Amino acid sequence: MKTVIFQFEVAEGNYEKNLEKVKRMFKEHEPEKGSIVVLPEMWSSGYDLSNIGDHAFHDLEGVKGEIEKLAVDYEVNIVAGSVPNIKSGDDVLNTAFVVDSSGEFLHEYSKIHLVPMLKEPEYLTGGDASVETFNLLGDKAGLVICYDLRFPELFRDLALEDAKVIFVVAEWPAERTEHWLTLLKARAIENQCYIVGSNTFGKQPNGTTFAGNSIIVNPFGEVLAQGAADAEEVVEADIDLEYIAEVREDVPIFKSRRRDMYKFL
Ligand SMILES: NC(=O)CCC(=O)C(=O)O
Repeated sequence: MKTVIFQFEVAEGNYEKNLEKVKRMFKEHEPEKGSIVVLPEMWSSGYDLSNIGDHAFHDLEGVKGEIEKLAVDYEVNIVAGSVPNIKSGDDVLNTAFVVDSSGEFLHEYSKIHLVPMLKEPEYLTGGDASVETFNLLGDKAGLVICYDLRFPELFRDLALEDAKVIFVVAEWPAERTEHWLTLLKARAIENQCYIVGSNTFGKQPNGTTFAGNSIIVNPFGEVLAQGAADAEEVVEADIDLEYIAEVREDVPIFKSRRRDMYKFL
């Protein structure tokens, strides 16, 4: 399973430019057929929150078709990061979605934990559907968004539902880079699954600088590939799902769990 993260700088409030960038990266890097290409959080508009209603799609209309076309043209699966999205009324959600290489829509998830440090709760509405696994290339996978990384319960739920790979799409600020790297590795080690963290980089007009450092971590916590803090890059690695069983046999945490002893699980 080849996994390919497109790490790029998001142009705030400029969907056309961001879409062109994604298309250019496909053209220049032509990912291997059958691979999984991963985009970052809010890649279509960035955190232009005061105008977020103008940037929002209606039930992903428009952007879904663009991503499906890329998936079919390049014969790849796409974890399409997230975009602002309106489901009903004026509420804007932060919605991530996935399509496969035949252009079939596989999954969507709207961020349930809104991040106060970036003022998301003032402008966005949290999703109200819990995380669910989805089938990707014959195995189960999970998808969460940025701040969700700080909630290990989500990852445990997904791992207990047999997610072999969990994608974390993000716009994670540089001032908390150590949290990003440490938590991604911890989530991989404690759930003994692959974690794929896709992030943006660059300074936004509001002064926030994003951390880059997109990363692919294996179930033993080892880094298979990592991007730079401040460069456009393709970060890629082969993922061997059979290695998960090996790690779980050596360190059998799922067999050692004492559910009867935990108050909140
Ligand atoms: N976009 C985000 O959710 C950023 C999360 C963040 O800044 C943090 O958890 O720290």
